Amino acid sequence: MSDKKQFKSESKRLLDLMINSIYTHKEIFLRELISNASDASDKMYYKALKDNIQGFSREDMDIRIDTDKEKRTITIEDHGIGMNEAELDEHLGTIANSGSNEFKQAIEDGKSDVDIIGQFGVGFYSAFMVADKVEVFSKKYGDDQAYVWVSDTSDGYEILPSSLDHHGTKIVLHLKPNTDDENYDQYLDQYEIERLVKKYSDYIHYPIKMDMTVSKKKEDSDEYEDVTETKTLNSMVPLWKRNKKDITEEEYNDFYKSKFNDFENPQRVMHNRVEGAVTYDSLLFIPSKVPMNYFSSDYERGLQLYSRGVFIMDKAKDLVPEHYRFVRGLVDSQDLNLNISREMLQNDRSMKLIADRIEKRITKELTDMLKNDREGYKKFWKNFGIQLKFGIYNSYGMLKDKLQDLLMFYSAKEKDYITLAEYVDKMPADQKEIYFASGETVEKIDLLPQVETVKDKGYDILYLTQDVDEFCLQMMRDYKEKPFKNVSQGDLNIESEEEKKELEQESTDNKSLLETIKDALGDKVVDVKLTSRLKSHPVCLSSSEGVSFEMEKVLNAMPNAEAQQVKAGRILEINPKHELFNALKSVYEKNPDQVKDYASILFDEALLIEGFPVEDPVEFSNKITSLMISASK
Ligand SMILES: Nc1ncnc2c1ncn2[C@@H]1O[C@H](COP(=O)(O)OP(=O)(O)OP(=O)(O)O)[C@@H](O)[C@H]1O
Repeated sequence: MSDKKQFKSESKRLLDLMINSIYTHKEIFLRELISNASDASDKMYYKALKDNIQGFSREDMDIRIDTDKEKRTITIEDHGIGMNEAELDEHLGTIANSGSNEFKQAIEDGKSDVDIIGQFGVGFYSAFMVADKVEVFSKKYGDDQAYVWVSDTSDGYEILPSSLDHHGTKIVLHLKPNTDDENYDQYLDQYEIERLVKKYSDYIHYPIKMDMTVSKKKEDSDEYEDVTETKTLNSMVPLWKRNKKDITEEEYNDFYKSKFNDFENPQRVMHNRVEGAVTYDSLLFIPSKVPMNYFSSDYERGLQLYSRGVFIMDKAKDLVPEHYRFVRGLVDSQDLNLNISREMLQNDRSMKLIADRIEKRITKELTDMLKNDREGYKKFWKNFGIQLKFGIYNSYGMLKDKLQDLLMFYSAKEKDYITLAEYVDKMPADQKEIYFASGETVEKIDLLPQVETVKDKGYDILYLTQDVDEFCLQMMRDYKEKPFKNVSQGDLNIESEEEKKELEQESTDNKSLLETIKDALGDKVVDVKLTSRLKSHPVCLSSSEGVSFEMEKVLNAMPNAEAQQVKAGRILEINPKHELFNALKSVYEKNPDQVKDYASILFDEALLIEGFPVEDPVEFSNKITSLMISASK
């Protein structure tokens, strides 16, 4: 007898969770086990086709379910690829499914089982929600020896030599005793099993068979008798091969949730049959929330690929472009060769055609949503909009034409998200540029001194709050020939000729004051000047052309940025219409040296407003303190 082996620690925790589960949808265990049986059958069928092994048909590769009321067991048996001793150990002793860090993290964080089961799907281990002992008999295709994996607690499992008269796997679940809250016996009822198969596994393309006892009228008599018939419980038509008209929303939702381990219904479903230069069925989904691991390296983009209903591969990444990486789904095409490898996919002509159509299909869906379901689109945008912006940035603007009309930004005027087309449509005749301002949050941007004058002119401003935003706009340069303009950068050119002249005059009159301030600040600034950018605020910082303040912050926060810090050129701008300017002038007249302290305080103030730290907070507060003291004298 072999020694008892221990589960890996995360697996043990997951198992404990399953064993003590209060999850209300325990019935999903059957779906999970059937799905594994179907995957194993796919692998076998694919191998047979690829290696030209005769004698395999899907009809013969049935998945059988048996229940035994006396022993209180449910058996699920497949004719799939099977597992050898090492595979039983490896696959069932560790969390194979969704072995992502988030998954482990969720367990570590003590998330409730509802969260974990719902969000990740728990695969094989879900058997332990209904069973207190599980036996997995398996014989790998091509091997002579079968093995059984047995576990009855989360303590560990054993693997022993055993026998099975065919390749594949037979799983025997020994149901838990019934409790006041849970009647496990329900799963021994043939009609309940039939219902569950129809509900969750109808599209599985292998026959799921069960012996059912039915009452039949005896021949030549009015009496009835119980007879046992083997019944195929599922229709076997993959959902994506069925006519759209006959599929209910619930069916799509259930399919999506079980296939892609999601907890929520998809936001959008795209189901299409395409015929012509290339023929395929596609079933695509836009999730209604961001997957837990979406921003981690575990997340792989791609669609499942089938050829005539035969599963070829998961996550075929060439089928969806990176900017639509959030789309999940599958493609089934008769034009693809079963032997196609990942490397070949890239250059396959049919694949390219399919990928091209799929991209167009997704663009169409998003465009429709934007037009006809604004709230829905806003929700989508919150979840995945960043991807589209990255698409433009990463392609150096090459995707601009494709994606620009799907972009949304927060509008200062509308106090809501708007498209660029909507912005441009509402631009007053004299407005030449599309204004934007960047910051951490909409609220913080709204407080920036630089936005006041632009808003006062009646111009709208787009508030950019995501790191990628400015980089995306920089790549785009303009929209419909209207250039993007950062309100904190360069000259705004929104003043009238008269105002311009006035400003020039003021600047000339106060040349030496401005120079003194500039000298006092040294290399902290590239310039000090009077501005018409400000209204009620005394000072602000603007950046010279090139890198903006937000870009500086983003670039310097990147990994390994320390070695090469980026710095936007700082220009201290002073509002000549503000009381403070008069104060500066009179201090300068009385004591030019004191202006240096004023300069340093003003510069630090401007830094704080921009969201930068002041270089020497102690000096800053000392200077304010002495100023307050001298003001009281
Ligand atoms: N009936 C089976 N035949 C052959 N191998 C199986 C069978 N059931 C499970 N396995 C193996 O055990 C592994 C773990 O199964 P589990 O259901 O926990 O996760 P998964 O199926 O890989 O992931 P997911 O549930 O996310 O699809 C599978 O990947 C597969 O290799």
